[in-house]
Amino acid sequence: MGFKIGLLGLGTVGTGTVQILLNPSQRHPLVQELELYRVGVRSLEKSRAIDLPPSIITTDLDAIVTDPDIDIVVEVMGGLEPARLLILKAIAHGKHVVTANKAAIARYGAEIFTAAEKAGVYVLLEAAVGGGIPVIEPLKQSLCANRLHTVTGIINGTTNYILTRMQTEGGDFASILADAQRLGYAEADPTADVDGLDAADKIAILASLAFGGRIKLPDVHCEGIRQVSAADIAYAEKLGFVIKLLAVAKREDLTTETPTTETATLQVRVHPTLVHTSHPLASVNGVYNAIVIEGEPIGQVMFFGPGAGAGPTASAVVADILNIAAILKVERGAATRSNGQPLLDPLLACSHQDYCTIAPMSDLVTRFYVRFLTRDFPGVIGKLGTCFGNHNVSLESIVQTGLRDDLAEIVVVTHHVREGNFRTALDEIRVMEAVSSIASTLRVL
Ligand SMILES: NC(=O)C1=CN([C@@H]2O[C@H](COP(=O)(O)OP(=O)(O)OC[C@H]3O[C@@H](n4cnc5c(N)ncnc54)[C@H](OP(=O)(O)O)[C@@H]3O)[C@@H](O)[C@H]2O)C=CC1
Ligand SMILES: N[C@@H](CC=O)C(=O)O
Ligand code: NA
Repeated sequence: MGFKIGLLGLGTVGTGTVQILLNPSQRHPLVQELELYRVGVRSLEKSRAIDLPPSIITTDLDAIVTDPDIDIVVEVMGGLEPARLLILKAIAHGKHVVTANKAAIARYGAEIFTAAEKAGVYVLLEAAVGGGIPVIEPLKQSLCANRLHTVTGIINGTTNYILTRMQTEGGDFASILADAQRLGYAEADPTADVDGLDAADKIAILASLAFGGRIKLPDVHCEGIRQVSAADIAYAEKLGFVIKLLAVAKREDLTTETPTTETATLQVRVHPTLVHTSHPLASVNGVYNAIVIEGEPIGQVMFFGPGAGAGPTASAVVADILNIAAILKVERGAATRSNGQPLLDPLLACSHQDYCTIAPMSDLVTRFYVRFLTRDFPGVIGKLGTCFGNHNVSLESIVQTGLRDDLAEIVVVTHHVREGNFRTALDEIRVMEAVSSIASTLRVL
C-alpha cells in the first residue's frame, strides 16, 4: 500500500515535485511508493508544464486537506492565507504536512507546530530555507549533539545575484534588479527579497532550530540591500572585502558551563555586511546560498548549493515526504508483519542486495598534466606530440619549462582523453631514447 500525496500548488516548486514523483527510476526505492493523489491549483484553465490526469486536479483545496485517503499534504502554494488555514486544517484531519512556505512558518510556526504536536503529526520544512540545500534536517539531526552558537548564511538568492553582479560588473542596484526580474530570479514584487524580509523569515527558522526556542519575527533586525551602492562595493573591494547580505543568528552565553535556552540571549539579524575575501562565504556567488554553522565540538561546517528553483527546491520537498513515508511504513509494517521480523526505517536501514558495477580506470575520461624530463635533443617535443596523437590523446598545451639537472623539463596538459589511451601513450614515451623520466602525472579536474 502506497502513500497518498495531496499537493497544494502546481507552480515552480509544485511542478518540480511532480516531476520527481512521476519519475522514480534511480531514486530511493521508497519514491515508487508515493502516489500523487490530488493536486490543488487556483486556475484549471492555466496551461501546465506537465501532463496530469484532469481528474486529480482541483480548485477545491479544502477537499484535499480533508480527504480521508490522503496521508501527506504538501503545501507549495505560498502566501500567508489560505496557506496557514489549509495547513491547520490538514493537521486537524490527521495529515502530515510538508511545506516550503518560510513566510507562513516564520509567522505562524508557533500555532502550526502546537497544532501538529496535539494531533500527533509531523510538519517538515526542508525546502523553506536554502531551497535544495539540506540544512533543516542537519540542524535537527546530524548536528544535534552540538552546542551551536552561530549560524551565518547567505540565504536569499535574488539579493546575492544582484550583489554579485554589482561586484563583477560595477553596475548599479536598480538596473541589475530589473535584469533579475526579467530573468525570473526576483519576483514581480521584489520587496521581500531586496528588503531582507525573506532572509529574515529564513534566519528566524534557522535560529529557532539551532537554539531550541521560538523566535518572534519582529525581533529580527532586518536591513535590505537597496542602499548598497556601486561605490561601496568598489571601496570594499579595495580593502579586500565583498559585500554580502548576511543573515546571522548568534548565541552569546556559551562561555558558561551549562548554558540553557532560558538564559540564552540571541542576536538574530539580516544586513549587508563586508565579508573578507578569504572567508568561505565571500566566494558564494550568483543565486547560490550557503550557511555556515558553528558549534562545540564540531567547529565550523558549511552547507552550499542552490537556494531556489524548481528542481532543487523539489529535492528538499520530496526528501521530507520520504522521511514521513518511512515513518508511516514502519508503523504500518509493525501493525501488519506476521513473520516476527522487525521492519526498519527504509531511509536509515541498508537494504542493498546487489553489487554495483565499477568502471575500470582505463575507461575514465579526464584531463591530465604530465611532466617529462628529457635529454635536450631536437625534435623531442614533436615526438611526444606524435605519440600522444597516435593514441588519440589530444593536447591542450605542450611547453618546455626549462632545464633541470641538464635535462629539459617538458610539461603537457591534455584535453579530455580516455585514461587507457593516455597510459598506452605514456608506456611508449617512457622507453623513448630521449626520455629520461616521467617525473609526474596528475589528473586535472
Ligand atoms: N520558487 C522557489 O524557488 C522557491 C519557493 N519556495 C516557496 O515555495 C512556495 C511555492 O513557491 P512557487 O512554486 O515559486 O510559487 P508559484 O507562484 O510558482 O506557484 C504557486 C502555486 O500555488 C497555487 N496557488 C496559489 N494560491 C492559491 C490559492 N489561493 N488557491 C489555489 N491554488 C493556489 C498556484 O495555482 P495556479 O498555478 O493555478 O496559479 C500555483 O500553482 C512558496 O511558499 C515559496 O516561498 C521556497 C524555496 C524556493
Ligand atoms: N526568493 C527566494 C527564493 C527562495 O526562497 C530567493 O531569492 O532566495
Ligand atoms: Na533546505
